[in-house]
Amino acid sequence: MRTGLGGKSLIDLELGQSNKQIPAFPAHKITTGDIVGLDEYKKDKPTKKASPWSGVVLRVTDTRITLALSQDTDDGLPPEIQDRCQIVKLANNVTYERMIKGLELLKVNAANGSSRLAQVLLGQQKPATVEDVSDFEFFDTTLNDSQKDAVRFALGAQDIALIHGPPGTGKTYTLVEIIRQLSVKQNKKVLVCGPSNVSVDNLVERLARHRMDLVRVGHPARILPTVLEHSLDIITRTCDSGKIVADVRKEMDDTLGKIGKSKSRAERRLLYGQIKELRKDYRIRERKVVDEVISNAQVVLSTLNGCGSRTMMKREFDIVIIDEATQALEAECWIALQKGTRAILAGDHLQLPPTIKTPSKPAKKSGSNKNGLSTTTDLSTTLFDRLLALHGNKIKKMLVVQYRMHEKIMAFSSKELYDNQLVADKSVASHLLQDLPDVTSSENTEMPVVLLDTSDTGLGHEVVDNQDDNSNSKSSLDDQSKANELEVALAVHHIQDLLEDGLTQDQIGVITPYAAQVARLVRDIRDQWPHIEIGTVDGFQGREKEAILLSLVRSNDDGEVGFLQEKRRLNVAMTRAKRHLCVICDSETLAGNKGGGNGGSSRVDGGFLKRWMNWLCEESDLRFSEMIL
Ligand SMILES: Nc1ncnc2c1ncn2[C@@H]1O[C@H](COP(=O)(O)OP(=O)(O)OP(=O)(O)O)[C@@H](O)[C@H]1O
Repeated sequence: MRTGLGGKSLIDLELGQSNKQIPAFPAHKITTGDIVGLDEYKKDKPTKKASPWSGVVLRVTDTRITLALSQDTDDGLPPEIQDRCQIVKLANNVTYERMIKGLELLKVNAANGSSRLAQVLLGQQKPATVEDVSDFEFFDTTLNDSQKDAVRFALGAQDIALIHGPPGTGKTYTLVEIIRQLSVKQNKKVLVCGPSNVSVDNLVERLARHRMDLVRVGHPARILPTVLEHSLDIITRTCDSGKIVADVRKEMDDTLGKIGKSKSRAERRLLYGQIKELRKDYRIRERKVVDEVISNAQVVLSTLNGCGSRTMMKREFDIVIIDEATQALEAECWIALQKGTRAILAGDHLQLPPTIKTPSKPAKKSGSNKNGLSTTTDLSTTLFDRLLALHGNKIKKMLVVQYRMHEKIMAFSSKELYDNQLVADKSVASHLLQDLPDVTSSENTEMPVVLLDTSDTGLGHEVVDNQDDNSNSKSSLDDQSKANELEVALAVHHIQDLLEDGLTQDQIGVITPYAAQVARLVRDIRDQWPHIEIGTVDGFQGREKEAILLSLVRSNDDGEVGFLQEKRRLNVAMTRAKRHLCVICDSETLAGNKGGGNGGSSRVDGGFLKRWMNWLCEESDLRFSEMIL
């Protein structure tokens, strides 16, 4: 045991030594950031009773797991745990509890007269007219016109502004300029949030390049090592007033060391008493330093949930910015939004919303606002969606130049979902695989979109997989995951061709909507090409590769297409590739030409898939499977 972050006790756990070598752990699923219960070791009977000791996993190596204990250990851990223990991964309900608290606070505030921002977000007031703020200089002069327009709009919006960023259009790029303008030029205090640690760290990384006065709040175990130097934990330790705190901490460690060596019970008791006092002192001093650091920082960054932590309690900001807002639950957003008087949300409501494992029923009492727009929501309706329905496009600006895809790859998505407004920047509009260094010209590398069609076989190729499907993309429409061996074989063949043309493995990604298909692709690809990434469409949101192979799996005589009808999933799937998209599918099944399925469910747009299939047959390089294998 030693003292770590925030005066917490850190515990290093290892397996008992044999032959002076610490053995590696057997396979386990405990990872950094998990919450675990720490309990007395029981060989045969796992304890049913919840352990009073728990901690957050700080580090995991082959031979050691380090925990930051959540409880105080003034009297030390009981000897039965110190001697030998077991750890059990616990369900993490902190997120849930913070959302509930956030909503309760909203209720309390409403009773006392909600803030203007809350009223606008709840549809009780109209947003104020956007002020004209064209008289300023941009920090980043490389912003394109739609990005500049979005910056002006966000700076002028008095209540709420939505930045709609279709794939690859520089949403984060634009947010960085907005944050710099607000904090540096206008001297505003800005809270910047995202639904995940990665989304927040991405912004910390980009902002830090501009030497900004920022602090990242959050448990260090969950923060990317590359941005740790901006974390509250490190700043509080290295700033001047933090050095005194560090001295107290050292004293605590020394005392802990003495306890470890002491053989006398009485002495140990005395030392534990000293630790108790030191910890009290440490806490008071540390809280003061934390207050100082957060109050002085112009920009504070945290996950939405992190805004519900004790550190962030009662903090107030001029503006709250939420990146990837279309990936966040509305309840999460409220934790952050109640800390500011203006809000800027960025995201793309035409890509996938947050994963809801058990879809909720829409609220029973459906309502409509003064504008006659529906205000009925369920858990998967994001705040971004709801605000658009409530206040319309006047609170939104869309970014229209994308920096990822060849214009052919982008074309269908732009036409169908973004009113044909997306434009490919000239740096990417016509880029092909053959333009990459060391890649030769071939029928694949000179083609932006290829369709490998299995419909020529006239057979259904999908199989139901009864394996336990843990994929995020599991939905009620597809109770059992599906797989398709013919598509696996076609993918392997296509990869072989691309590699022969000179592509490197890390330039290629293989995605599919079904977890069972991921497993089969991994089975045939991973061993020979370990650096090719394989994953679900849902897991690839926000990512890109030079070449993407997309296996759509569904192939049956009933025309069943399951959750491929969800156009937001298809939109994500078709917009991951930069230079080459290879779609592998049974176009007959997917275009609804087989059986009666694929019709018009009210929840999803079956016509979208059909139109995409027709577009692919017309516009792509069409190849039939029997000609390939
Ligand atoms: N004005 C610009 N000039 C040149 N490159 C740009 C510009 N705006 C964005 N980019 C580039 O476009 C890419 C995407 O930018 P960014 O990551 O900010 O987009 P995003 O919308 O957040 O991405 P995603 O679609 O993954 O959510 C980056 O490589 C970025 O450097």
